[in-house]
Amino acid sequence: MSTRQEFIRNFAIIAHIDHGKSTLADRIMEMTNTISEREAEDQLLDDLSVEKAHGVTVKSRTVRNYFIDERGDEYQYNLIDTPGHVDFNYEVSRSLSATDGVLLLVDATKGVQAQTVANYRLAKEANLVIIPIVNKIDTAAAEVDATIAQLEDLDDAFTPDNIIKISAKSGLHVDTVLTAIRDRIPAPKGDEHADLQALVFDSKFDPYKGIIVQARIVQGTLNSNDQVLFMANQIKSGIKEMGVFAPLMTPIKQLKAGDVGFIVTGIKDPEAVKVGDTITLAKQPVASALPGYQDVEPMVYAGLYPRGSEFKDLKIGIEKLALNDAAFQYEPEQSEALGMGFRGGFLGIFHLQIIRERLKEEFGLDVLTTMPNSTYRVTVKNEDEPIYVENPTQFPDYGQIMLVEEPYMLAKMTMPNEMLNDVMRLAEGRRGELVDLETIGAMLLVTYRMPISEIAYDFFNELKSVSHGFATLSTTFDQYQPSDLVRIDIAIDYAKIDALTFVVHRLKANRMGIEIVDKLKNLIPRKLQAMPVQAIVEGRAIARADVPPLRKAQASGTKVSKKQQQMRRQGVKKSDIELPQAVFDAILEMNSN
Ligand SMILES: Nc1nc2c(ncn2[C@@H]2O[C@H](COP(=O)(O)OP(=O)(O)OP(=O)(O)O)[C@@H](O)[C@H]2O)c(=O)[nH]1
Repeated sequence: MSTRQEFIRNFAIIAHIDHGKSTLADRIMEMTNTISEREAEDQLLDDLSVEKAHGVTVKSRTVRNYFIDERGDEYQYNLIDTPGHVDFNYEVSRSLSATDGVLLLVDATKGVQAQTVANYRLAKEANLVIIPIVNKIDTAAAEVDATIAQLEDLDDAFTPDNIIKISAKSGLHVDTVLTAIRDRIPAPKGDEHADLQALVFDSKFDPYKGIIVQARIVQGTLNSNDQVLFMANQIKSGIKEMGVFAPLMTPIKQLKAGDVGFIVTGIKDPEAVKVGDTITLAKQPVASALPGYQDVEPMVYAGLYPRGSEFKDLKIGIEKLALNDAAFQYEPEQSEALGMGFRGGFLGIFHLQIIRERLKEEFGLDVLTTMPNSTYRVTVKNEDEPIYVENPTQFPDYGQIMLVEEPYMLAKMTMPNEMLNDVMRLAEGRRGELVDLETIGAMLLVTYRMPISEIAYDFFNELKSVSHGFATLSTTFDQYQPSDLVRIDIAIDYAKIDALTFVVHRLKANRMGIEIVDKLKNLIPRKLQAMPVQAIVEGRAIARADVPPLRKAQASGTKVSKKQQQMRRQGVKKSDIELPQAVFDAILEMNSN
């Protein structure tokens, strides 16, 4: 049942978070009879359980639909759902490479927002056809004309005539969207007789089937009895299963240029298959691989340690999860206080939270996560090349440091005029420098250059709060800039606790040192004797508080001797303090202010 290329359309829906992508996707699947109305209620596309919990799309996925038009022609519509949260921009650009056009959806009650602009730019850069759509026109709060005016501002090619006004919820005018997909988005090109070149744009690990990749056939034809070659690692494999999501996995014998589908290879090693890789035929490989994807750079790092489970179980879970999330990076690390674990690299704090929840939901693993940090670029004495520090414990001693730099982002924020002052105050309080101020219709678009460390924690939530939910944010990496950062070590009972070391701007060090010892004194499990908690910067204790003893009566006489103190200071004695997750949560909370 293969469709001629001219009847295929590959497209994605892009939008700001909550503007209605999943609802529109459901409506399209329902109107093309891919799913029933009842199934649509369950929002099939948002099927990852963390997505349900947060009500957002984290992973992109593909569904094949068949649309029969008024002439009776049947079209194959391959729809790719994309995530909307700032942390997942990367997933968006990846799924776009499997498409020839996008539906740009804007909520008429909110108007054009930061992710609308960011996603629009990604689609533009990829030279895709963009169909502008105004959604939620059924609601009383809809400002349809104002939203159309904003879209016209965004792109000269958008006009009141070609902007489609819909209600994804009720289905009003979604039929116009279906015909616009046919008329405006080009059919895929690519010679089905050429040597096979298929782009892997997603992969996941299934406990029963092994690795499942999603690929777009760029040129050539793939039959389910072919031997394939994954070009990056030169791995050959047979095909155990091949097919399309319609929306459930449906087997198919042949995929041709222009098609998107899934392939189950039986390969179990998560390292073997990479997103961005090119698949070709083992017996007749294509001369060159597709350009693939640039590696994404993590924005924040945090330690992940097993809690109530074994290190090796965590290792297995992390490897499998990473396969399904190319932006998540990890390497093993060892902490004196926490034992064997991993240093994870994430796109932002929300991404970290999602990984933590997915490890729990999908692999039953409880992980302890340490305080997140960004990368620091440090030039030390007598070395020409700077070093990149991803773990605060490796931040060099102050005596060695010549220059410290940290990564800065460009943060683009949209908001109504009257909120500008509050947003500027917030950004400037986070070491932001104003770069640009533009208007899009009645909206303002301000751009600040800010350190990642100031954005990564809960800048997004703060922004929402000062703007009463109106402001929106999108971020891109800018450059490394010099920064006066210092390392804060925490010592409990005179023993430094490596897992609690963190790096902050010098101006914040005193306040944070004082706050942290104050919090820790209540969170550290008590012992028979009182224990001092100290925050140490550049060899000097800047704050101290005491963890009270278990019971007052027993405290007397169990004071730490001068000798013991000295041993600990010299690092002879290691700490045996248990660190509950609450300790790390408290530091994270504090760091975000
Ligand atoms: N009134 C009205 N509500 C809508 C319409 N479309 C979507 N919604 C509602 O808007 C909310 C967000 O819709 P979703 O489809 O989950 O949004 P999304 O863009 O997929 O969100 P993410 O997956 O988080 O990026 C839901 O409560 C929908 O019911 C519409 O046309 N009219």
